Amino acid sequence: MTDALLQNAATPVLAIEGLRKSFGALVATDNVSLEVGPGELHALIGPNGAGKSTLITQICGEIRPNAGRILFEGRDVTALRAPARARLGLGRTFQITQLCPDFTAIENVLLSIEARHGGSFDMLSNPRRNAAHLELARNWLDQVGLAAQGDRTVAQLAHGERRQLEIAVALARQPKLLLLDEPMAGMGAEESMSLTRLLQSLKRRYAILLVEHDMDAVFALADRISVLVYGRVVFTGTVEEVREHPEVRAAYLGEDRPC
Ligand SMILES: Nc1ncnc2c1ncn2[C@@H]1O[C@H](COP(=O)(O)OP(=O)(O)OP(=O)(O)O)[C@@H](O)[C@H]1O
Repeated sequence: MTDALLQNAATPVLAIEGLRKSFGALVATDNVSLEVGPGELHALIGPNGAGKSTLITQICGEIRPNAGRILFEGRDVTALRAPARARLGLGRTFQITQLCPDFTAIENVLLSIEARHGGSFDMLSNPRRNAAHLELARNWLDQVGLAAQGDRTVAQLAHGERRQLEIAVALARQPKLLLLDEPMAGMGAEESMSLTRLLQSLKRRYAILLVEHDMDAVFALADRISVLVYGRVVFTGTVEEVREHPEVRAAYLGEDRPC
């Protein structure tokens, strides 16, 4: 292997170094460092208010850290705004859905494809391009298991289907890193299992940073888990290591909780 290839193989998709964000006296993320390697699913867990969303919003560029660096494929993106980071391949889904409720599922995916190509959402302007984009949009819906729901509006979709659609919308921008902020929130057991299967199918094809409270999903999916408590990463390790770690059990899982 050449030096360049070796270096590429070792470069994490995402590397956060010493990230700090405070809101007045409250330090929401405190000297946080973590990495997501190519094809890795890295889960971030922690109690309510630990700073998980604050970390995600710093990574995607919606808020600026007070200190620290964010490297994306080895490039320092700390000073870039959110749209520039999205163009580089940082894709995110939100805790609260950001879909256009009156648009159909396929129109939401088309919007995302058009945005990636820097175009406007004008179905009449270029029929050939639009036919190609329609085909792409169908493909993304198919990938997330929504092939049959393309013509339904977001408002007509079940909660779990909206989450699947959010992932299709993120994938349509062809991200290199997926930031998933509590995708299982508000789901029943059946929907969570179905989304877990979907994320399992995306694993390895994308680097994924998953913020999630559903520990069954986290334990089923994660290659590595970082545990955030009061803004600090108290431990990073494999599923087995996290299950066994006494401080993690005490701080997050609870000593009594069977893992
Ligand atoms: N814009 C803000 N202004 C002031 N305080 C904030 C702001 N955003 C977050 N915080 C505070 O920062 C801390 C971390 O919040 P954050 O939402 O990042 O935690 P979280 O781990 O994502 O929690 P949850 O699991 O409940 O979503 C909390 O104490 C929160 O109240």
